[in-house]
Amino acid sequence: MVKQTIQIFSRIKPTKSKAGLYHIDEDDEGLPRLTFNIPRDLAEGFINNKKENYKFRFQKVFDQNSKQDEIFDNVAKPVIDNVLQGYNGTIFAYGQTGSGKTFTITGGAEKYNDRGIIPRMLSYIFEYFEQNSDRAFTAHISYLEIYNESGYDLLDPKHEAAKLEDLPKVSLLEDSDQNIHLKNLSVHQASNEEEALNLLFLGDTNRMIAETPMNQASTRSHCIFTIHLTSREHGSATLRRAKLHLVDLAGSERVSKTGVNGVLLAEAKYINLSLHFLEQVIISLSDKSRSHIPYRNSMMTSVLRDSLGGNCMTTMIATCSIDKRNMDESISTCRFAQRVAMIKNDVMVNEEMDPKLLVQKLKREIQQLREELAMATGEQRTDELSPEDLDRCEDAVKAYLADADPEAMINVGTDMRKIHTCFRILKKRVLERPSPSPHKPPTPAPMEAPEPPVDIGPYSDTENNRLKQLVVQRDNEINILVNMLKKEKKRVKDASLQLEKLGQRPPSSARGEGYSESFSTSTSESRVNGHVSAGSRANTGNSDDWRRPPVVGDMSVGRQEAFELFRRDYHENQKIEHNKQVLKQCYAEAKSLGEKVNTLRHSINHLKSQIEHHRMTIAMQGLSESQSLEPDEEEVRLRGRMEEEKASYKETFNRLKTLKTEIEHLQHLLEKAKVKLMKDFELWWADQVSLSQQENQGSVGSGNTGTVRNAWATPPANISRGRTPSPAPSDTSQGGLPQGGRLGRVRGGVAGSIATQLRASNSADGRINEESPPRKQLLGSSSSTRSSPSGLRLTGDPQADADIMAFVKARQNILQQTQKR
Ligand SMILES: Nc1ncnc2c1ncn2[C@@H]1O[C@H](COP(=O)(O)OP(=O)(O)OP(=O)(O)O)[C@@H](O)[C@H]1O
Repeated sequence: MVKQTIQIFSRIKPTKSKAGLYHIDEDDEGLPRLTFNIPRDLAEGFINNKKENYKFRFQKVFDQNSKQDEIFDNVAKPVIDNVLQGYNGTIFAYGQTGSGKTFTITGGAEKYNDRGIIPRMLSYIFEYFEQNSDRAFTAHISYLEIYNESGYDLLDPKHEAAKLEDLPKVSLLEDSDQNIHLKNLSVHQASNEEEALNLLFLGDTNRMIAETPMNQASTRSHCIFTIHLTSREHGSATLRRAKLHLVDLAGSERVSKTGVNGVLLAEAKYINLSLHFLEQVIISLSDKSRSHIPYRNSMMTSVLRDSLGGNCMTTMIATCSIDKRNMDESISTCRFAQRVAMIKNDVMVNEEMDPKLLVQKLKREIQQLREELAMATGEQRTDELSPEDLDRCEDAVKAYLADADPEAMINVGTDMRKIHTCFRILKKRVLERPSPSPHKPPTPAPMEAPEPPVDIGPYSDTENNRLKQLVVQRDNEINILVNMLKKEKKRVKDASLQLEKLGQRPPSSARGEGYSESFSTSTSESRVNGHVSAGSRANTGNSDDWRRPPVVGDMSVGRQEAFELFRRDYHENQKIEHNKQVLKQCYAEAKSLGEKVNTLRHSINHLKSQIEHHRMTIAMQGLSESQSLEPDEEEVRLRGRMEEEKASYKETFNRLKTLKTEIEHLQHLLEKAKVKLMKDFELWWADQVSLSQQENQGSVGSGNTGTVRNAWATPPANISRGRTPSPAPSDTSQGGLPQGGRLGRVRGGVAGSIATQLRASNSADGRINEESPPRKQLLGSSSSTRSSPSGLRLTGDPQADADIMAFVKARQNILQQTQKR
């Protein structure tokens, strides 16, 4: 067992703000040091004691310009190397919201080079497996999300559920050795890098899909990606097991700073509570006088029990934002890291015997013990009974059958061999009994008779056959009835579905439909090296469909048009287009590399046959014997060329392999962006529906088409970072944008362009221009409560009416846009 303190690193998030707020140097012992220089105005504020310099020691401090590969090489690689040797490992990122935890652990959503520790770790591990073929490795993956003290399985196929809370919860079980087990958390085998990356991607996508405005996933939940490794040297009975946790904690800022209330406050308290319990565990561990460590207080500390003070090599990355306003949080993060650095873990290689080999070993031991016992008792115990014992069994059965007492028992002790023998004797007796005449019903034997016949075969063969046929007949009847029942059930189910479709059709806004095509990348392009990757599969709509949000179907034309508009001005569209371009270039490069690989392969084969041919020619000339075994000049030349071609082949092939990973990564990024785009559109659309509902009700109630609401001013950028409930109608009663809420935070994009269009149809003072047909059409006539502006009749069902109104609005906007162009 080795004692090892938790390693701490710090990473500074790139920022545009002025330098001078911090610096990195070395302390007297030559250890890297991060110093925060607090400006006077801040020092006198919430940071106590008016101290101006805060110094923290780390294993290494990564400055703003540090790249992902540097972090991986310095922070993750040492841990992974140990995990591959059979030690447990944990890497966790801690820091305030937005300081770069997810970026460090999982990676950025834009570039391949921004891949974080997890995808790089997966590449590294599977490459290691390939290079170390002397051991047999297996890898299993699980992905847990902890939100409000409840665990959810991010790899659960049921994750198509739109809300995290709808999923089955993962619960904690503790065995008698105080080991924690997670019930309902699925573990998936990954045989290669691609499968592992697909699982990571699936978990991340599920996290995004299940994200609701109330649980903006990455910010308010903790995520633990775990890879479980086993390895065994070929022919060895010893198995090594190790697990590596990669933990992305929730934002660590204090509740007071989050400025939230209501549900969000309760949630923030949960997060703070679980981070508080984490802190408690860390304080207890760093205080040697404390014997009780409060792991059980929260799910996260229970799951990470081994990582903190147990059998695990643990590393922490403290992520810091060094803007002036985030200074206090960054200092708290570093303080927390200093405490963590005091924890010592006891680590050891997890080795155990392979269960199969263990059984063999135990069998051998039993045999040895038997032999020892035989020597000690002088009685050789075999599987066979001695003739005396067999006689004793015969007598015991006889006595049993003769005994009139219904409670009588056969007494042969606890030797299983004797018990089995008694059963055999009994069976023999039963089978030997003559069968009674078919016409005479059997007479039960009197209990008093000395040797009563055992009456279990009272029927003749003919009777038996008749009964057997009857049983077959009955079986057939049952089968027919079961089939009829099934058909009936299916009919009822179909009918109720039909009814549901007709009568309770859910509003179209509740279904994300129809726009997958506008995003998809060409399926032919997604074939690299003759292989279709997961990203492309998701686009081609096959067995992976369950992982996507509901798409495709009978989306109305208006909504589809609105979606097109939304997408065009979507704040991340530029990034998406850029990635598509990069992907295209990758495809082109992959194609030409694939061709080059093939050409080189042919050339190598050709050179090989040339060499062989050359040798044969020489042999046929009868010169080979007289010549030395050394290759001649021509062969040397051919071999030299072949070596060059081989080197080029290897290089091209490796590049193609890397490119394949890059392409898959980009496909994943695009797929994620697609999911996000669709989610954002859904939220935006739902907002439009509820706003038009409000407007509709407003116009119905007051008879006034009223003041202008900037109904379309919902910037996608804001939606993507969580929604604020719509402001009360009074917020907008002055005709301006509502203050503080989501609608108030217009940043251009779709919002800007659509809002402009809407304004164009209003009068300058913000009131509806009655002459403006579009607006009039949108809001409907004040006197009509049941018909839409363009004469469309409304249904009276608020949800359906809202859908209709949203459709009209979307259409209106498109028309206006087209007219403008
Ligand atoms: N080192 C970095 N280089 C470039 N961009 C970064 C870096 N660190 C963070 N970012 C960017 O900053 C934003 C916030 O980062 P990220 O989501 O990783 O923060 P976080 O700490 O995980 O926040 P949260 O607590 O909300 O999950 C992202 O857009 C991310 O791409």
